[in-house]
Amino acid sequence: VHIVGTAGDTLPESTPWFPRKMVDLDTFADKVLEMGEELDADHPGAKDPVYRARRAEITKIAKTYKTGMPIPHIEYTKEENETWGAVFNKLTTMFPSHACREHQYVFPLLVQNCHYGPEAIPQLDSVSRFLKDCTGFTLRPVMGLLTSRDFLNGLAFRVFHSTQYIRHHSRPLYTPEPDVCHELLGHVPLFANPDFADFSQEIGLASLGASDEDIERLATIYWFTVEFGICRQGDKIRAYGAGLLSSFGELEYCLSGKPELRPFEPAKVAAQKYPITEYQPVYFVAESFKDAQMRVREFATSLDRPFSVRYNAYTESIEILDSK
Ligand SMILES: Cc1ccnc(-n2c(S)nc3sc(C)c(C)c3c2=O)c1
Ligand SMILES: [Fe+3]
Repeated sequence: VHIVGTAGDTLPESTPWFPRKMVDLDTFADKVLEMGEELDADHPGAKDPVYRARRAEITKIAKTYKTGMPIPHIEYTKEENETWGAVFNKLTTMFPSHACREHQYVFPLLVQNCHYGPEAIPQLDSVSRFLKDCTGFTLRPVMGLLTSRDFLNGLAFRVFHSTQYIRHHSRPLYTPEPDVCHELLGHVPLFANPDFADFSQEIGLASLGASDEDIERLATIYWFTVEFGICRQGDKIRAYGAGLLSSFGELEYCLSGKPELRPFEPAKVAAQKYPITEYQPVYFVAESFKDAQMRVREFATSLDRPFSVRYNAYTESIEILDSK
């Protein structure tokens, strides 16, 4: 194994830029697709100037964030905390029967360590420090929608880009986009699990310097696992995808027997089309996070990237391995 980057080695010209060390993630801030205040016409808050101003205020705070800083504290309003409380109370009734065991194991620890409860929205900084202790994952506040490339690249560093705003109070059980309820109830509990953390980082490592076509394949694999994944646990199937764990309706639907369930095979998943505005017609079932990680690692060797990478946790940086 030869570490590229020493003695003048260079990567092929056509290699898309990718972050080599943690601080490089700061460059994503200038590239965000939209600042998150342009809401789609059908967004419940589209006609609410107070809500739009609040979104702009929270995303502006996120824009000031730099690697190494504590995540800014957000003073949530009474109404925002009530919206959170409605979502929290509704979803937690379903976790014992629908959430995977890893989610159920860590949830009480989040209540204890990060003040998870219906009264108030937990602060991202407290949650990020908890995750760091569990698996080395940290959160970064994001001010809008990152490209799939940037978002997946972050996972290579065990960084999850998280929203800090909350959905509109008029429809507490619906959101057309990720919001802090989705992140805290869906994503965060799983990132506290070592095997799931390894699996997620595997996708991130495969995305570094990948072609646009391969980024789309990896984003689809992300979609059917981290967002909408189902796993086998003993003789039962349970949800581990954040999009399921944070959506009352879809959490019930995904295990109802109505959707088609297929085994998790990355090559097939990568080619699967998915709607993001209604429930999925098909879900993929992972045998375990370890098994899913090994399948993704094997799939990654079939991508057309002429080098491979390794994460150096001591220096929080990427090493390029010239597998020749
Ligand atoms: C790969 C990638 C890059 C950026 N954001 C995402 N992403 C995530 S993590 N969660 C959600 S929940 C929801 C309703 C949407 C639309 C959505 C989303 O888009 C995924
Ligand atoms: Fe998500």
